[in-house]
Amino acid sequence: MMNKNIVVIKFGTSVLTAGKKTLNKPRMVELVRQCVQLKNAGYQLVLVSSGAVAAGRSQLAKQCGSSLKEKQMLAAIGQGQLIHMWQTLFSLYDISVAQMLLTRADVEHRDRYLTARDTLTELLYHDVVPIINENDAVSSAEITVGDNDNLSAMVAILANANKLILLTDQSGLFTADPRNSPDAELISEVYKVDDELRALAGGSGSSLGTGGMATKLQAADIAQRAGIETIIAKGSESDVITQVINNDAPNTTFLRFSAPLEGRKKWLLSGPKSTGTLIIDKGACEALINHGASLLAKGVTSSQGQFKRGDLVTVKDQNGRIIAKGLCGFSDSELSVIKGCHSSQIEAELGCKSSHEVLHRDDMVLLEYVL
Ligand SMILES: Nc1ncnc2c1ncn2[C@@H]1O[C@H](COP(=O)(O)OP(=O)(O)O)[C@@H](O)[C@H]1O
Ligand SMILES: N[C@@H](CCC(=O)OP(=O)(O)O)C(=O)O
Repeated sequence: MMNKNIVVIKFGTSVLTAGKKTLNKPRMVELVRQCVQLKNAGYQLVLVSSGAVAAGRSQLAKQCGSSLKEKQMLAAIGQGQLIHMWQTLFSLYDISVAQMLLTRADVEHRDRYLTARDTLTELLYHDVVPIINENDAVSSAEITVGDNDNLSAMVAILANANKLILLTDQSGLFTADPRNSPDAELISEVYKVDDELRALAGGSGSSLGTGGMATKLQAADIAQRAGIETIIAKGSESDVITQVINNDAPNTTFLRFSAPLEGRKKWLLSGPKSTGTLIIDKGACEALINHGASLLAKGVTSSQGQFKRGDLVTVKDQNGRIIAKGLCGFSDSELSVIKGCHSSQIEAELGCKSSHEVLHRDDMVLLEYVL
């Protein structure tokens, strides 16, 4: 099911600018050389490239600030230059590239998700290197992913990748932000992203990056759950891409702890936004986690938020721990009537035919594996 050779590599602004305010061409030349090396070794590459805002800023004669509106304008100016640079450099090796600009809406709706997936697959089949960025210019608050770390996890899922490499200006996740704590130590392996780890990850240390280590951990968490290994490494390290593949360079590796998820469940993990929350009792938690059961109305104690039938909801236990996400068979108002009911009572309570499960196991992805 999963292609062993598909690797998604994300280049953060910090890597592409080498700490300056504009794209660093020698750095991009070097990264392309390494990508070609990996491609020649039989890997299929999908690149997620930040850098449009930085490129736009360096092209604009008049100084401008960092409001959302200004950043969107800068991205619209810089994206052309960014893809032109990649195209020029890859063409030196006779390699074609393709630009794909995505927003959350493109992964949220199942049909758009499948279209994006088909396009990616087709590009890889034709030996073209897809280069992806968020479509910042049209990305309003409702549809933005907001950072390219989370976007790259979504892309890794879309591309059915085996590995996600996040290249940045640090060798990985440290016990504290190395910019402020020079004695911080590199964490080389992570089995599972938890609150303790999240507490170590700060925001971006520069004015150009978005999200810092916090969003890289979110990305690693999503990818890990989809069965994809994630590696954070330093983009300026010599031959970093090959070194990471051979596990030679210093890095943080987020180990794959689950078997690859089936396609629809992967989409649930990466795509739709949750619009409500269901709180479930202990028995239902056990049934979901230990027996892979569907969620029945009997185990639901309450719900929060507004949602329609078919919307994505988050399932939590009585202590607020997230257990699962899934497409809900009932609206919030229907659930307020049937919560705690036996499945056989649902039709009588609602006065119409309906599904028996609140969340069917095929429409649900578990997020907590041990009780
Ligand atoms: N615990 C941590 N370990 C490593 N880096 C951290 C940590 N917490 C915060 N950071 C910051 O995250 C930055 C990298 O993220 P970011 O600036 O968004 O880069 P990029 O543009 O590559 O995405 C680092 O430069 C560092 O200052
Ligand atoms: N889409 C933006 C980058 C957003 C982003 O997440 O940046 P970064 O944290 O540097 O990977 C751009 O092209 O400038």
